[in-house]
Amino acid sequence: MAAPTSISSASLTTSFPPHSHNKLSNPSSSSLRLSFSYSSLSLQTLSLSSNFNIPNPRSSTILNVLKTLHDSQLLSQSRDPDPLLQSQKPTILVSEKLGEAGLHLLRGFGNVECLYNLSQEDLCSKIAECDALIVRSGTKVTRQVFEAAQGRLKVVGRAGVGIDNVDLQAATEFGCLVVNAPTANTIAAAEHGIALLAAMARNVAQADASMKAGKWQRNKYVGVSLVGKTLAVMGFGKVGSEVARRAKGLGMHVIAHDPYAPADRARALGVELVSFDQAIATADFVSLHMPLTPTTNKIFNDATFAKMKKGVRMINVARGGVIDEDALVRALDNGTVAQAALDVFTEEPPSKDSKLVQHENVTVTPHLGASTKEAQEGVAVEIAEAVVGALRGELSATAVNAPMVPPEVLSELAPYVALAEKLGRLAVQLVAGGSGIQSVKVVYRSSRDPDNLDTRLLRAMITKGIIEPISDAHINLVNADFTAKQKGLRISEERVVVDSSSENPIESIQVQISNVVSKFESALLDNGNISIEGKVKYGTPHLTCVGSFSVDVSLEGNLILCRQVDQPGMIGRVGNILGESNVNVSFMSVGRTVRRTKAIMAIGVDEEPDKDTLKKIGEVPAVEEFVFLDL
Ligand SMILES: NC(=O)c1ccc[n+]([C@@H]2O[C@H](COP(=O)([O-])OP(=O)(O)OC[C@H]3O[C@@H](n4cnc5c(N)ncnc54)[C@H](O)[C@@H]3O)[C@@H](O)[C@H]2O)c1
Ligand SMILES: O=C(O)[C@H](O)COP(=O)(O)O
Repeated sequence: MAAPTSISSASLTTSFPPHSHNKLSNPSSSSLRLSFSYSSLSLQTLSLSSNFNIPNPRSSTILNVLKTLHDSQLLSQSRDPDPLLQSQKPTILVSEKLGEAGLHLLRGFGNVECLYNLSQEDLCSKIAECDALIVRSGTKVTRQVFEAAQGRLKVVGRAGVGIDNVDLQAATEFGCLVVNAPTANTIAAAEHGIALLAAMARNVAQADASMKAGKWQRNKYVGVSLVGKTLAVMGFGKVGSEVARRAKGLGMHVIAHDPYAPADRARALGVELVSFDQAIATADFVSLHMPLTPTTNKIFNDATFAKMKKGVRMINVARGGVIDEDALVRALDNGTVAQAALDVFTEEPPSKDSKLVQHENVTVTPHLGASTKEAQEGVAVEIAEAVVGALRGELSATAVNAPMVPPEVLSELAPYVALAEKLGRLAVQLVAGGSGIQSVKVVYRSSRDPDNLDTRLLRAMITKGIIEPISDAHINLVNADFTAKQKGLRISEERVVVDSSSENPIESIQVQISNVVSKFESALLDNGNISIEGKVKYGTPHLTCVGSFSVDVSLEGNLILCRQVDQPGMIGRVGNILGESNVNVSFMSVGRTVRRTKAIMAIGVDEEPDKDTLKKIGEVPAVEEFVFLDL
């Protein structure tokens, strides 16, 4: 065994990175376009989209990846899928208007039902028949919706950016993937922000209404100029940056506040990143472009307005909830805020007698930021591709509640995904009933630098292997960490860097369970932990170590582990007992620590031996302990 040269560890207490970090800046290069037939769930085709140029020599690897992902049900929820369901096309419910190009794409894959303006009650009663749900900002996808889905709903697609109308925590708990379409409406939203900015500054809406009422009020509607004024962009993400770029073109001085934006991106656009207070204290115009989160909820309130420059003008094309609307009415009434232009509201639609909407210094539009023909077609295609991909079992580049695993990592780790799950399943079966599992350590031996080995996928599969045999939970990549945490299971990871010229990403994976009693004493290490170790050999998972005993058996079918006195004839005796019961032995391996003392026999069997057969094995005089394991 090579000495460890470096060790790092991660524990389950670290949650998935924030979704903004999961996304690649160029989504078109980040999703693996792989397909297998939904109807039979059997591997059928490898479709390469023009955007995703995967070279042919990798095809067989990719097919293996797919098969592994499919076998492992990495993103599906059912452990034992109903064959009847499988023979049907997936049902995709579209609950708000979606561009025709997206609908066309969806219809080519599943049964698409467009049911608009459903009440919560109607949505809840429909959802159990659906595999996917596509929404815009008008549908509230609450915990009740996930509960009502009874495990069938696999993916929620948000045809747009903001996911504040989807209960992400509930989605994750129910193992439902949430994907969004983060890029296709950016320009539309930025253009609408600029349109509102200019319209507000020149009283376009008010003057239009006045003329239509038969008036000609040139003095009343004198506006303010934009050139030379300071615009504070609050939230310097996709939309915010595009608004900044356009405002620069109008001759404005642009500053921005965003706690997570890199300064060099701002510098490249000639924008200075400043603190929240600095931004609001110096700006003539404040444009909001941050998401609605618990932190940004009503971030613009009485206290904030009090810090603003008197006569400031505000634009909101982000989310209504970031403004305390009553406070804004007060600020408009007392002149702190001279004007506001709003596309979004806390409640949509707002009440007809809303003081804010009716205020003469307020310009409003009914959440039109993303509503251009171009953006709607783009969003529809973006979300349809993401949803179809998710239903096919692909890992999406726009997943909001699951780790994004780049295709090359996925392809490389595919054989280890199967190994990881099997090791988890084996390890948990070695625990004596009644001993609660709380602490699992996974040791990856690899020649890779620890920073160059993404193990999230493997950890999820080990978690699946450990939890599923002892509970009714269905684990997938989305809910693995959550479910483990909920069950009080702490999984720590250790990476041991070994010297090796091998190109394999991982030499071996060891799973240790501590503070439990083992059904099979020989699986214990000196430190008292149950330990099993495996490797990928010739593309298939192998068990290579049980406790301190080396073995080498392919992990397929079922397994009998048997410790006996190391003496001649043992293989024959146990083999005979199995043969007499018509149980076929697929492979066998013997490992021992010291010659002629104790040995471990690992026997792969195609059929599960009945109780009598197992009893007979236990009665062989030299057999000291044995266990049957279901892989
Ligand atoms: N009106 C519309 O139709 C419309 C259309 C598109 C987007 N939107 C909304 O616009 C907003 C921005 O969309 P995007 O695509 O640019 O998203 P984005 O994720 O690219 O950008 C959001 C930015 O806000 C920043 N942020 C987070 N918390 C912040 C805080 N407390 N203070 C300042 N900045 C903060 C993030 O770091 C990020 O850079 C979202 O709320 C989205 O829902 C509305
Ligand atoms: O977050 C978004 O993408 C926008 O608010 C657009 O919402 P919509 O899809 O309801 O127009």
